Amino acid sequence: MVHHQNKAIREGDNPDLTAERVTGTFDTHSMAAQIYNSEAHARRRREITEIIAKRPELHDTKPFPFMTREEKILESSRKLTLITKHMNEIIEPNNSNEMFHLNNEVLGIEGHPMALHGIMFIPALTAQASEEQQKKWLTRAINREIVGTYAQTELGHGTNLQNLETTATYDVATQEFVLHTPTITGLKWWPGNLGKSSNYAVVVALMFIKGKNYGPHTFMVPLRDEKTHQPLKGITIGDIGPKIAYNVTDNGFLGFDHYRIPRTNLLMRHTRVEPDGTYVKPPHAKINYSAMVHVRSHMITGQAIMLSYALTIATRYSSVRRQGQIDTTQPEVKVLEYQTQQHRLFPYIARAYAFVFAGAETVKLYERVLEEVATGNVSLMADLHALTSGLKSVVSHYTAQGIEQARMACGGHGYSQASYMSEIFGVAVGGCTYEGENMVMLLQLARYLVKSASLVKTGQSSKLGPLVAYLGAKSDSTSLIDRTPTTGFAEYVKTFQHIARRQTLKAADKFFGLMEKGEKRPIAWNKSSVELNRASRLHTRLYIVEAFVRRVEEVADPRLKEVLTDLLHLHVNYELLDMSTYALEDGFVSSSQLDYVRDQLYFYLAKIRPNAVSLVDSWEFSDQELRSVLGRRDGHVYENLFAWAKASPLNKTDVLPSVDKYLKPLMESARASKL
Ligand SMILES: CCCCCCCCCCCCCCCCC/C=C/C(=O)SCCNC(=O)CCNC(=O)[C@H](O)C(C)(C)COP(=O)(O)OP(=O)(O)OC[C@H]1O[C@@H](n2cnc3c(N)ncnc32)[C@H](O)[C@@H]1OP(=O)(O)O
Ligand SMILES: Cc1cc2nc3c(=O)[nH]c(=O)nc-3n(C[C@H](O)[C@H](O)[C@H](O)COP(=O)(O)OP(=O)(O)OC[C@H]3O[C@@H](n4cnc5c(N)ncnc54)[C@H](O)[C@@H]3O)c2cc1C
Repeated sequence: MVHHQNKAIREGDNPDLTAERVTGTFDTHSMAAQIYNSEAHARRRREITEIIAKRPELHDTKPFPFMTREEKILESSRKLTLITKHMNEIIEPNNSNEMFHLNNEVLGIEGHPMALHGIMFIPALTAQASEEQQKKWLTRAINREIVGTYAQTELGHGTNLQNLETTATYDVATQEFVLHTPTITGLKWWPGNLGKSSNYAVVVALMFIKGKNYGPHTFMVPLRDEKTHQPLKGITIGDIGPKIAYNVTDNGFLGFDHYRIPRTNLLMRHTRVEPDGTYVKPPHAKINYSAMVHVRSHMITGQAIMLSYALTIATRYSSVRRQGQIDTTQPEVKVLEYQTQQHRLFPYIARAYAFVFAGAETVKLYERVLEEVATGNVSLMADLHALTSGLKSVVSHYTAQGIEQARMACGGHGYSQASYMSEIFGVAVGGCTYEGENMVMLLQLARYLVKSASLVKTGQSSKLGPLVAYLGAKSDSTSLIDRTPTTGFAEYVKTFQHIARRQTLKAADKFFGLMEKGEKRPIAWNKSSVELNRASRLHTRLYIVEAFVRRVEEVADPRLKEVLTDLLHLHVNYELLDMSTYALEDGFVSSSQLDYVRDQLYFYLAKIRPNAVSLVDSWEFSDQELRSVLGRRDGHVYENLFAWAKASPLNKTDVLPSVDKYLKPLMESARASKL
């Protein structure tokens, strides 16, 4: 038995796909260790996949696209119950990375009845509930004695939290908060698993004490009877209906009618209300936004995974799909041979790697800030908020674009739900909206950048934090890309820094200039906001490049280093071309330098070509996790597409009731009228 670098090779696979794997120059298990940030985790992922493969009760009973929403929810609940019961036989207790993988394999990406329980409810209680409150609720939540969600967004307001309409008014006499929804637009709207599954929620409401509005605060609120699951008196609750995707998650609505909860249900780790109504303010005004920051920090990795699902499907399929000739004397080629196909897919493969490396850094910073905040040190909260606001926006935007490119790269079959592309796209694109609409979050980062620009303009660059220190540096007069014998990544980084710095300072100038001309601050802000958001995007893309460079520098294995270096070359050249307007407009990069960049791009497309399949295989998604006929590991696409179509519910009978009822009579009457 030959040992190949690509560990996905099996006997009996489609030879076109095997041929791709044989050309791989690096060990895909070692690359998986880079992607999943440790050899141990990559190995555990494989072990978990194997365990699941041997347990048919954890497999889908039929393809998701053939199920109704109700069937999917039932099936998901069945499997959720099983994995909850047998969790300790499959994953390490309380290991959230392993849990995430288990969920993706068994439950899939369309959601499940406890999705928000793990991703927001428990994190909100962990970060915001006092020790005493945690003893009361957190243990029960972890044991799944209760199921919870995070209910913040309303029908009328999602972005502007200060204008939420749900109120929590403190009643000193009874030491209770009275939750109330005054209007239809004040109904909570969107919270995942609120509609039908959760019996508790962390609810965000404007807190009023003795007539004073203290702004949004978080409360632990029972919603349903723990025994009967019936809504409690004073609660109106239900599902908001089908969405573009994520339909196994019951996003819900919720209204309160003068609904009373004890004072001690205000989450009181950082904020307190004493029995007499005295308010004790937190060490940072936005400390109770932590559940959002938790998701924003983790979703970078989540988005990279979605993008890689789509790229795995498209790259494997492009290796077995033959269409047309390049040399007319030769047989039809794999569509992956076309430069246009490579240009469609490979830069996104590079972006997916860049995103997962940036995501790992973000989670590290998040964990550090979480620890520090627990001890009362809130100094890094602003940096983390700025970083995650930019990353969540940029990464989700390019992820959606990349998935759509991958879908189109699969031609007609990409449009079939057999590819699973539409669900992957629908789930991923939700990330552009949830946890803060992308434009809004870019503007949050812009606030941070404008403050930093102001430090630069007032000669205080030494006060800049490490993420923005480059704003205080001076650019060379022109980029040295292709002008020095060893054009390394440093020249590219300097060029991206120049572009981000120039745009940031320019946008800040516009904003300050408008104010100097007499515009009020919010008006000046609005009139500068497109330019400000451009700065936020460029700053974030610079960060992503730097995270990629940092990772490649750390890699010791020469084979991995070589292919990751190729990917990084592709990434920096593609990114620079994509933002070339900014580079050209002040002459920092010339058009002849851009020709060099373009040549480099084409060179690296060709260099990556033999490793393309290995680069997507390295994500080690099982067929169960991918749920795509086109993306199958074995490459046997056509026979399985035919089997999939035959299994379609419409093919259960040769003649549908609709034909009997309508089409047959219609044709019969048409024939009769001709007689
Ligand atoms: C390999 C292993 C894999 C591991 C695991 C991978 C996991 C993958 C996870 C996948 C995840 C999938 C999850 C799917 C579930 C989706 C669930 C969705 C849930 C939701 O959507 S919940 C609702 C979210 N809602 C929002 O995000 C609302 C957006 N709006 C806001 O956040 C705020 O309104 C605001 C930030 C825009 C403005 O707030 P506010 O009005 O209070 O602000 P002010 O104008 O008063 O003040 C602005 C200043 O405040 C600072 N600020 C704001 N937020 C923060 C913060 N969080 N931290 C620190 N500072 C903050 C600003 O910076 C401003 O400061 P300045 O100094 O004044 O400039
Ligand atoms: C799949 C999914 C899951 C969700 N899960 C949850 C959940 O579990 N819990 C929960 O509480 N919520 C949840 N949400 C709600 C989500 O957080 C909000 O929809 C999101 O924060 C955007 O708010 P919005 O809908 O009010 O958009 P809006 O703010 O109304 O946005 C509409 C447009 O206005 C623009 N805009 C708004 N304000 C500004 C501004 N200040 N400056 C410039 N432009 C602006 C936006 O950029 C956008 O183009 C979920 C949403 C989705 C799609």
